[in-house]
Amino acid sequence: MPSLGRLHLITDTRPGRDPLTVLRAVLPVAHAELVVQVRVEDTATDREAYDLARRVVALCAPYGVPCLVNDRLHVALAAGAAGGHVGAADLPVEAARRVLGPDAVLGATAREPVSAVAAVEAGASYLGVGPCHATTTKDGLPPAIGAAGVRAVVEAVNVPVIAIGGVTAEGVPALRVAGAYGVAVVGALSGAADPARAAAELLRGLSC
Ligand SMILES: Cc1ncc(COP(=O)(O)OP(=O)(O)O)c(N)n1
Ligand SMILES: Cc1ncsc1CCOP(=O)(O)O
Ligand SMILES: [Mg+2]
Repeated sequence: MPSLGRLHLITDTRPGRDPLTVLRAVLPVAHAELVVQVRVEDTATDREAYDLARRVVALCAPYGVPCLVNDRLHVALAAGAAGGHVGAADLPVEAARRVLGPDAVLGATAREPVSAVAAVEAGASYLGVGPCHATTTKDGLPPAIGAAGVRAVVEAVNVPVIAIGGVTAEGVPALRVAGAYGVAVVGALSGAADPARAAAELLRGLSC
């Protein structure tokens, strides 16, 4: 697998958000370290997910930025994405790996060392670990694990750990100190008045 980018932009398709405008602003600034994950609301149709994924793949291609698709691996394959991301309610990691094939990027969610090790043994190429901090972006999440929780997972596995959940530019250095390889964000880019500037600030923290 080629080296993974450290800044994962997760699309925000909630009402009033404009994921493609955010992506267009971030790509020129962050392309060397960027991964884009297409994540749609559970209520979105597969057609809507596919249409968004196709547009994201097309925008990312000139920059060589990989596009992953959350949950819906058939959409990832159909849209020509580089891979996908699965969590506890999605296909098991081992099944996801069979669907995507050996060369795809496959992320798995973990919040503690035991499930993290199991996900890597099942074929995950990176782990999304969190929620690190409180977030309003997703309902029903378990308590935040903080930088210490991220560190516990980092020490248990040998794949990149991507910290997620309430990540801000100010919070990135502590996550890097804890051993996080990178971060995944929704609100820090989607909710920013100037997404390009917000991306540059996140990247500054990631370069430490
Ligand atoms: C990088 C990254 N980490 C974690 C998640 C969360 O995935 P999951 O637990 O399956 O929850 P949903 O995103 O599907 O609601 C992620 N998407 N990306
Ligand atoms: C999908 C998901 N899984 C754990 S936290 C989260 C949402 C992250 O969004 P934000 O970066 O806005 O806190
Ligand atoms: Mg999921």
